[in-house]
Amino acid sequence: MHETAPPARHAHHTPMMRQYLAIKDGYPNMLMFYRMGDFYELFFEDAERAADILDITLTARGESGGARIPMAGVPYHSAESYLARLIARGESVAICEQMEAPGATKGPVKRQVVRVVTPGTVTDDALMDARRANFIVAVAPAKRAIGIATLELARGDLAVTEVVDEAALHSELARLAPREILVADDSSLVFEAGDTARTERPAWLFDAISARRKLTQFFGVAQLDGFGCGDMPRAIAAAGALVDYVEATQHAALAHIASMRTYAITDTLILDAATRRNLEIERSATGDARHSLVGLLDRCATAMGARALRRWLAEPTRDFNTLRHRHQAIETLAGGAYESIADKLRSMVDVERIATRIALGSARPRDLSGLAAALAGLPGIKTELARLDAPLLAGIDTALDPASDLAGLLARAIVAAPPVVVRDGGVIATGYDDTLDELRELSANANGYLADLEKRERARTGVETLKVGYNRVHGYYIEMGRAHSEKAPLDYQRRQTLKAVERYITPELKSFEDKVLSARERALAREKQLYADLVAELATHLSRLQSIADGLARLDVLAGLARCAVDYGWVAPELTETPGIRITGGRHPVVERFSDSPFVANDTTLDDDTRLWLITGPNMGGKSTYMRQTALIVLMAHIGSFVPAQAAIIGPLDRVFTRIGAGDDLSAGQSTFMVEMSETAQILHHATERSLVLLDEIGRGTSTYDGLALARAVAERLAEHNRAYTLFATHYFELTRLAADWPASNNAHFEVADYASGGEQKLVFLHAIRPGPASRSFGLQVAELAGVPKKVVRAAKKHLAELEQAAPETTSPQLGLFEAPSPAPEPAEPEPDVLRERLSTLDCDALSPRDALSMLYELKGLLVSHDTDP
Ligand SMILES: Nc1ncnc2c1ncn2[C@@H]1O[C@H](COP(=O)(O)OP(=O)(O)OP(=O)(O)O)[C@@H](O)[C@H]1O
Repeated sequence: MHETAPPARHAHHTPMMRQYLAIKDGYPNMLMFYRMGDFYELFFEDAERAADILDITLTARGESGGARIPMAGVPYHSAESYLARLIARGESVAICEQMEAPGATKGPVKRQVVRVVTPGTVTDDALMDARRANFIVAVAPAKRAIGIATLELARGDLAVTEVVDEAALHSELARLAPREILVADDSSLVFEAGDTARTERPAWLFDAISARRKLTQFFGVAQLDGFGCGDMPRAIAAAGALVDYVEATQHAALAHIASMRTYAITDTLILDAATRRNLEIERSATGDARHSLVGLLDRCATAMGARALRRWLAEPTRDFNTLRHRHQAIETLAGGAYESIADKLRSMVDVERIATRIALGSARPRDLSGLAAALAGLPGIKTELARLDAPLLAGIDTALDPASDLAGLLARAIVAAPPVVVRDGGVIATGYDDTLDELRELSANANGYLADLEKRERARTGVETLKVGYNRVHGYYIEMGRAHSEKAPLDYQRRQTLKAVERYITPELKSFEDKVLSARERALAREKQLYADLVAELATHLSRLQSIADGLARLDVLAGLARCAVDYGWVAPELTETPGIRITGGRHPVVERFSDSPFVANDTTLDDDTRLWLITGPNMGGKSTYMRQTALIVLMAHIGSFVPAQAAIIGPLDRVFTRIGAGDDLSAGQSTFMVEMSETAQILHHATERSLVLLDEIGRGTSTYDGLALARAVAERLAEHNRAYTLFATHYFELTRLAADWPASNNAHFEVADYASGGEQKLVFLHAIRPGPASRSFGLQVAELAGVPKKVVRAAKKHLAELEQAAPETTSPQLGLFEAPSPAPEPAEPEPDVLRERLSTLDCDALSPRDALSMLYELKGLLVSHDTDP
């Protein structure tokens, strides 16, 4: 909380502005919502930034300190939606409230920051995506190691690790996809731009010694060895800075963070940022989430399950035992139980986030009634589980503590359909607290009593116009016209004299007032107290609630995966210590699901005998799909899911690397080749003989000879040095000849059929992988399919024939095209407008980079023939 004493440098401002600036000084790097009546106002740069992001009007508020003050405001009642938009854009907001009624004191109303909302520390349902976890990460780099601490505040899960270099850091950050990253204010670390907020904190907070002190104090322990990170100073430094920051923003106890996990990145199958993107795990290349792996796998009935699924995908484990248990549980659930379990789960509230709000003291009445309903539903789920035979399901059954004591407590304490907030009462059920019931009774009966009193007093005084009334300042009174004042009995004491009436109080009315009149307020105060006590009582059972939430989430993921397995015909992968990947009839889960035509299943064998496949075939043949499906099957097996294949036998793997796709984006311009090469460098540095590497058309971003030379050298290095399991798709036919040089490499190609129909050549992509290299490239046919005008295709065919004639020995139709010395041009038929026509009909957007390159050569060829026209 911040003092409002203004520093001297604000002296020339108005008193209110001085107060604003003094408070704002404590929150220099974030926006401040400054409460003024029904609005939160923002001033100066804050106003400009918010106006820009929120598209609200930027006005000015008078002058202060000699200059106009930019101002923008959002209505108090709809502040949450504005907050949500700011948070989504990576902004943090300090919310400064009025702490007293206006006019209560001289000068500006007392104000205080009561809440700080930052992208990584929100716990409010309204500000979070229910199905996605919100992570905040702190990074503490040093020479030998980089410490990483991660917190999912809404779950209370704090984890730490150390990685060796920046590449590993970025890969870990890609996995976590945090909303906010904390670094020291002197840090030179640069993170990928995006919607992740970067928050800088004083460097001393990242000092390992003070961080250790902070953590031992926070957890109430003497040393950190019990958490497994006693000898990891950088991890400790990161965790200390993180805990400090979260305490500072939450203004609440963080009881739900009861422990800290230490993990090693070697426990998981690592997928770096590019690989996660290329495999379209969270969203497709076009940015849509439905056509992604998560979009397909998320059949969860609850948001808890949806988040757990994303966690599993973010942390694919290499522990085969854990995975086998999951496979077994899915097998069991797929027998049919997943349906009824999902039905039961569907009505469950987000116990995980409610547990956190209980810990933070911010649980709302409907959180508690929802929790009561969820707890009441647990026995039904446990009955289902008891019928199923799988160790993991039995473990979940144990985790689902029926908590009948808490269920009973909540059922007794909270009404079935409570209001949104406790402020106006009506939350605590009748029968829970005698005092509350009495007070409520009194206030409910007050009206009856007053009507009765009025009747009695009218009779006693004979004044028919006598009234019993109430006002806030003077309380209850008996009111009579002044003309009747002499009829007031002796026990009437004058309370207030107005123009036409006198108001009295009697001893009876006074005692009624004392006992009863404030009953409503007392009932309300009592209710608020009971509610706070109830939340505090629940907070003492936090770990039980967390365990229930965890059990429900895991069960939900497994039931969802079982549903996928049934609906899409997936099988349990076999995990084995024998190295290799052997997939029979593998399919791409997302392409299969969303494609209109039947998916052609293909096998993949990568083992000691064949570590590298050189894959050729026409554009559109299915190379990328095939490579991605292999990686997706591997990934799915490592989260414990069934996989889209007839059978899949998977040995130990450490990482999946991909170099696919980014080069397809010509708009990325010059940097495309750099990106391609730096991703390739990463792979060459880190791939091991337990890694799966997918490389698509390495080298195509540069000149043909450079590209071919690089592609060959990369393939050689992977085969001989890294010895990684590699799928290498290429258009360089020259490379396929090299398979003979490396014993563990082999050729495969995608089949395509072409046939004549009605005088025209037709192409059919069979999408089936076959042994051996492709015999032809079909580039021209694909160009024709893509709508390149027939005239141009005809011209291209002519040039191709000429080139092939000039270099008959080449095995590569395409390379031959590029490499052959320009043949002496035959005098061509006069086609003066062919270039113009070609260019005007060219649909640039429909061309792949390779087609575009071919086209350039063709156009150049046309130019040559045009220039030599007689
Ligand atoms: N096994 C398959 N069964 C059915 N359809 C498939 C299969 N593989 C790919 N396809 C379809 O073919 C299209 C092209 O596949 P893909 O992008 O994998 O080809 P490619 O050989 O990598 O092409 P390019 O070299 O132009 O990148 C896909 O969008 C998909 O719709």
